[in-house]
Amino acid sequence: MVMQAKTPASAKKIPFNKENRDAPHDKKRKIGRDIFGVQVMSEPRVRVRQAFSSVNSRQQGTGQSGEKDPSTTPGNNQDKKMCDDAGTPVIMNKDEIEALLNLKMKGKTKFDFKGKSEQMMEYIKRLRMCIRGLQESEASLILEKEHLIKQMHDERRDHTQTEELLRQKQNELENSILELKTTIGALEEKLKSLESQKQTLLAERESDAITLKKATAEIHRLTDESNTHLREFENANQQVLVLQDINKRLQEYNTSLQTYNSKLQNDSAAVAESLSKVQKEKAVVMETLSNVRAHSVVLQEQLNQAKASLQECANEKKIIMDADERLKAELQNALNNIKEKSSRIELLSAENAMFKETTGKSATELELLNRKSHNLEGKYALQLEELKSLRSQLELANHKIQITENALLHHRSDGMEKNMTIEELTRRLSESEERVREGELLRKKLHNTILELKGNIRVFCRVRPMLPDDESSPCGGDDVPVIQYPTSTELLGHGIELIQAQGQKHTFSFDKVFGPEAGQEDIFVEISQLIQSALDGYKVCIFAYGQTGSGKTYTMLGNPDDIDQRGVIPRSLEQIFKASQELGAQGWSFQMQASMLEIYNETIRDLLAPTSKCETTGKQYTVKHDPNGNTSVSDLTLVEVTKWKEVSSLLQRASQSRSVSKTAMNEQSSRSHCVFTLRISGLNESIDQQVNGVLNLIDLAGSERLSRSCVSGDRLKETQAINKSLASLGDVILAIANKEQHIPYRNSKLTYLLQPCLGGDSKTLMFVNISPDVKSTSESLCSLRFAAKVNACEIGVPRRNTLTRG
Ligand SMILES: Nc1ncnc2c1ncn2[C@@H]1O[C@H](COP(=O)(O)OP(=O)(O)OP(=O)(O)O)[C@@H](O)[C@H]1O
Repeated sequence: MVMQAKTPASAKKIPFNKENRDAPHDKKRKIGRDIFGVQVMSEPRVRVRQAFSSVNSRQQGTGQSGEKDPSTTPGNNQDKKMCDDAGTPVIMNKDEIEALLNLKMKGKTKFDFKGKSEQMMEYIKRLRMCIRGLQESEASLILEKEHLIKQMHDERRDHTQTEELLRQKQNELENSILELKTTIGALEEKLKSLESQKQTLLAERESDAITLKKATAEIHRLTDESNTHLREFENANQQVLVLQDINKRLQEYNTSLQTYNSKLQNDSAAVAESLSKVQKEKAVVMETLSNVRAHSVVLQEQLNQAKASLQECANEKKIIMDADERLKAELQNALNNIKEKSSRIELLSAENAMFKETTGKSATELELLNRKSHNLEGKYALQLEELKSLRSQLELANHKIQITENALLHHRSDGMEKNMTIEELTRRLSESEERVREGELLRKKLHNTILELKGNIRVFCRVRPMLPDDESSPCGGDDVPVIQYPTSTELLGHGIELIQAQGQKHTFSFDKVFGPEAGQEDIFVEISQLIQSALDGYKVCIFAYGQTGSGKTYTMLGNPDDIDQRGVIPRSLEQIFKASQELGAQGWSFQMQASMLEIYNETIRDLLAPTSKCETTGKQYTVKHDPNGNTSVSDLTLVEVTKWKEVSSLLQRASQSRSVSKTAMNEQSSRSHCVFTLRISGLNESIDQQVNGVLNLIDLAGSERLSRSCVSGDRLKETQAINKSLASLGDVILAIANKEQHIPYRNSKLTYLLQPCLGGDSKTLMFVNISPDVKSTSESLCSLRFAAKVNACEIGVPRRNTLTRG
């Protein structure tokens, strides 16, 4: 450590000399002092100085006089002080420390050991103080250094944060400046356009002012001109007056000339008379002729003079006449001129008036333009105000944006957390939904199994939509529908209520009830499992029962060509073909045979026979049941099918052969029971297993009251046959439901054919089709009652027909 003993003044300044440059510690200490205050740094320095100065002064005192200087003795007050008189810290330099270290102890005498040892003790004390001071100084310096490092770190951190903040602020400011610039640019553009508008208006105003000026000048000119013309007119008038006066005088002169002329002519006559008198007297007075001749010559001369004078007068008269003429012409001209000028004046006056009007208009326009310009100026000032307020709003908005952005940042982090929660919840929800779906499937399967175990015939009820000819409510209104669907939990989707005209309500419950809104797909979803089991080797029978026109054919067949309206038969076959192909991957190969028959008037007809009418072929088809519960119909056409297209053409062929006719209740009424059968035999050689399933899809003929069907003849016979077979079906169902010993299957072809389905080991499903038509209420009630009985029938547990070969 370098220490310098300086005067208080120089110690305070610490000049930047070489020594100082070489003393980084001192520099650091100075910084430390600036940061922590003088108290921290000054104390150890003072102590060092104290140690040094005390020893130094002792040395000086001893060295110089050899006597103890009272002012430098250890016990002296000044010596005890921690700083010098000025209180300024003294910095000890290397030389001073050297001097302190090189200090020699001198006694009063050579043998003044006591004195020397006292000095030594004092010296040691001072050295110790010096060392302690140095140690303390070092410790404080270390502390200071640590503080500084810590502070430097803090400062750096603060600096980085401040820098970051500044950068953000700068970015935000740049953005807001950009936005402001854009806004200002837009506003300046607006301002420019306003200014250009203003300029245009000002230019227009100027040009209008110029036009006005020109118009005013023109008015002035015209006014001057008109004044001149007026003056000219007045002059002309005066001239006319003068000319009239001249004319008058000339006329007077002319009259006097004429008087003179007549007087001269009178005189000439008198002269001629006197001449004759003279000539007469000539003779008399011949002698006096020479005298008279001379007198005569004089007279002749007088006459000549008179004649000349007369001629002159005549010439003068002519001149005057000419002048008169000329004056007259001039007068006329003047008059014309005056007329012309008056008309011109009138014209000018009119023009003037017009100009006045025009200029008046221009002035109005100018006034308007002025007002417009004032308005625009006002608007401009307003817009400037608006701009100002917009700017302040912008600032406010920026401030708000700032706040919002801060809030947004918070919200974003919040939002991210919430998103994560939402994602988690969505995932859980989809899992739950999946579980619900699986549960629903399982529930369906279990339900089917329970039903299978119970061995009941399952019944689905389907109510078709209203058709144009249907009536919706008993009283013809639409407030109380005939069919209602209970919404209680146990009956929802299973119950149906039929309201009779008297208001009597009949409630039924089935395995499923489909309302008019249910489409073909909704129906099929519910039976697809059942169809599937035909491939597993079960006998499956689905038949549709209901009054005519209630939708049996629509349910069973629908419109095979329309993807949405395809019924149970097309959909089932498609599913079977598809599933059989899929099972092919597991080693299964299937053979399928389709057959279609109808029972018409208690006669079986092969709908796929090359010639469909049995009457023409004369074939008698008989139904046979083997001990295994398999049914066959003799001579029935069996067609191998492998795909839906083949079945589709078979269905078309069959539909052409089917007994269909128009009744009062249905345009296309099926007059027979139609049975489509698909025999399925599957073989899996890899597991040596064989399955034989049967799928019977039956569209029964519609039950109908003879009174309502309004048929006769053959149609009546058909209806009776249909009703008889359906009654037999009812009897069979009743017997099964009552668990009677004898079941009358043989009472009709239909019941006999359906025997394995009704009383055997097949999976049987009946659709009871209902019409919502109020006119069909009683038929619907019958159908529903019948269906309820069917639902109660226990037909035994379905059995899978499988064989394990070998
Ligand atoms: N669910 C339904 N949706 C739309 N229309 C239907 C529905 N059910 C039946 N229909 C229509 O009602 C009319 C009668 O239906 P359908 O021919 O199927 O009755 P049916 O019970 O077979 O009559 P029948 O016993 O006389 O043959 C048809 O025009 C059919 O298109």
